Amino acid sequence: MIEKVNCAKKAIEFIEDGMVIGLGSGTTVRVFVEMLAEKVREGLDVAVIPSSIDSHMLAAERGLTVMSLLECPEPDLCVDGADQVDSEFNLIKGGGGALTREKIVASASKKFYVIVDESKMVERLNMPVPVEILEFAYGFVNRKIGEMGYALKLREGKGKLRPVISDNGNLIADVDAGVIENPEDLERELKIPGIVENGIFLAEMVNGVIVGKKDGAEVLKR
Ligand SMILES: O=C(CO)[C@H](O)[C@H](O)COP(=O)(O)O
Repeated sequence: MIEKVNCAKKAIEFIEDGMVIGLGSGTTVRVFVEMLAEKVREGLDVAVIPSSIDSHMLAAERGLTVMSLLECPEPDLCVDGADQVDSEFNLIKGGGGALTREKIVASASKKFYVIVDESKMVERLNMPVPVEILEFAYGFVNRKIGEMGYALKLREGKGKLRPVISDNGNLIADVDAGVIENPEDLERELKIPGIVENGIFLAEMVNGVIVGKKDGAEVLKR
C-alpha cells in the first residue's frame, strides 16, 4: 500500500492549476484521487475526466469537478495505473475491465503518466491480455483467437453468475498469448472485428512511468 501512496504522491507533483486531468481506474488511481481531492480542498483548481463508472463515482463523491471529452477533447494529462509495464514502457491494462475508455482518455490526453508499484515492472509482458468484445461477435472472436494459437477466457463475475460486463455493455475476456515478445505485433493482431479494444498500451502512448517503492517513487521518462 505504501508503494501506491508514494507513486500517487509523486504524480500529484505534476498537477498544475487549471489542468483537466484524464483519470484512469483501479486501486492506485483511487489513492491518487483521494490526494487530488485534498489538494482541491486546499484551493487547487482542476477538473477530471474519469474513464470508468468507478472513478466517476469516487471523483463525484470527493467533490471533484467532472467533465467529459465532449467539453474537453484534449485533457492536459492522463494519470492511470497498469497491470504490467515492460522494460520499454509497453503496458498491459484492463485488470479492472475499463481498458477501452482508459485507452481513449489516455490517447486523447496531451501527456500520459502511469502510476504503478514496483511489483508491476517486468522485463517482458507475460500476463493474459484483457480484451473487450461485443457479445454478438464472441463466437467468431473465440474461433479467431484459437486459430492464432492463443486461448481466450471469459472473465467471470463475482456475486452473480455471468461474465464480467464492461461499462460499455460488452464482454471482458483475457487472451493468453504467453510471454509477449513483440507487443506491437500482438496489439495489431488483436484488432479483430468484434474486439472493441485490447489492453496492450504501446510505449509510444506513454510519457512517463512513476514507480512507487517503499521509500519513495522513481519517475522514469521516455
Ligand atoms: O487497467 C486498469 C483497470 O482497467 C488498472 O489501471 C489496472 O488494473 C491496475 O489496477 P490497480 O492499480 O488496482 O493495480
